[in-house]
Amino acid sequence: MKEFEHIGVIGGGAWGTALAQVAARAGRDQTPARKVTLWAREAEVVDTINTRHENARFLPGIALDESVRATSSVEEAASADALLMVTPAQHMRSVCAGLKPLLKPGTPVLLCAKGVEQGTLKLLTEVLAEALPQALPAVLSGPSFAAEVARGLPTAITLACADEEIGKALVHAIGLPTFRPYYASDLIGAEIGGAVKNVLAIACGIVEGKGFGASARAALTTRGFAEMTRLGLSLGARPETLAGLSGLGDLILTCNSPQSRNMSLGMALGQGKTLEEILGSRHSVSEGVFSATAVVELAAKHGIEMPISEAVAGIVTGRLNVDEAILALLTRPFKNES
Ligand SMILES: NC(=O)c1ccc[n+]([C@@H]2O[C@H](COP(=O)([O-])OP(=O)(O)OC[C@H]3O[C@@H](n4cnc5c(N)ncnc54)[C@H](O)[C@@H]3O)[C@@H](O)[C@H]2O)c1
Ligand SMILES: O=P(O)(O)OC[C@H](O)CO
Repeated sequence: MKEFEHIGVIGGGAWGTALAQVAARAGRDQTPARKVTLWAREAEVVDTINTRHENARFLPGIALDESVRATSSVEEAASADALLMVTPAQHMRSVCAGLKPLLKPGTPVLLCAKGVEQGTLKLLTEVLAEALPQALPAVLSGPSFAAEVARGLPTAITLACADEEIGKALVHAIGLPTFRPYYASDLIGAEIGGAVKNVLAIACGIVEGKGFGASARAALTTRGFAEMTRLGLSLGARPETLAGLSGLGDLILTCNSPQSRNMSLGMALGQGKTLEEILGSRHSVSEGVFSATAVVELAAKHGIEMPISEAVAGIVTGRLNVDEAILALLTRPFKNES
């Protein structure tokens, strides 16, 4: 099986840092020792990782393995024999464009961000194919909070790649007893789950912030899963991927824990804060805010109804206030469950 001697991670936020930690630990017993290079935009992030073995800005308080080395040189990270792309979805195209002259043809590129590109309504595999055509695409997605993964708490996730041999080699390259990637060949299914669950988690947070109770949250999660499934199937995803870790699994996690940035943002909206206040008080990304409209427009293009996602898109664009959006959902006509 192919071994990866040098893994590059593009994006030094919480998730890129946690994945660099996983890649370093998983390659510890490899000979020669695996190199892991984490590219971060912020000089301060590169500095604290290399000097204090901590990402003080995006993952504070978590000790990183000394073998995780950060760099400001994208050339250095791009010379790896596999890349993990962990920049926010709306910046994926521009970051890929910067890598285009640097990446060796056929290099596996594992997309680890979750979202749909605004304007083009493209999934990140489509963005990658256009912006970095020499990459061999794969998707890593599932229920996984960066802080828990970086601490070594047990996690399972979907790793999708159309090339089964490379996909399984990637599973072995980053897999650990406490980080278990499950191989799948369905890239679209794996990426749709993560993109849609972020939007739905904002809705679940609003329900929580409003104090609507556990029954309302369960109803919203289940009807949200129906939306995710309708959109996924219309785009060619497989039902078992949508019902797996990257779909239902991630939806369950993100709709049930205020550790989720998307859910906590929804909670604050439900408690009466404005979106501007909430976004102004954090420097981490809440992808659902940026993908909501794109998800809804993509669904409309395919004739798919997604009322919960539409309500979230209405709120984050300022078209609806929270109470109007809730009323619109609660007064929809009664209908068959499926
Ligand atoms: N944090 C998690 O637990 C987690 C888990 C799974 C997936 N993800 C996904 O990973 C992706 C990255 O999230 P994160 O949590 O690592 O981010 P973060 O919120 O911790 O950090 C923000 C990141 O955005 C980058 N950034 C800001 N402006 C940029 C620009 N103009 N160009 C390029 N990069 C820019 C920053 O450098 C930083 O890396 C998201 O799509 C997220 O949904 C996150
Ligand atoms: O904090 P969130 O809402 O971005 O969620 C993080 C991960 O996507 C959970 O799987």
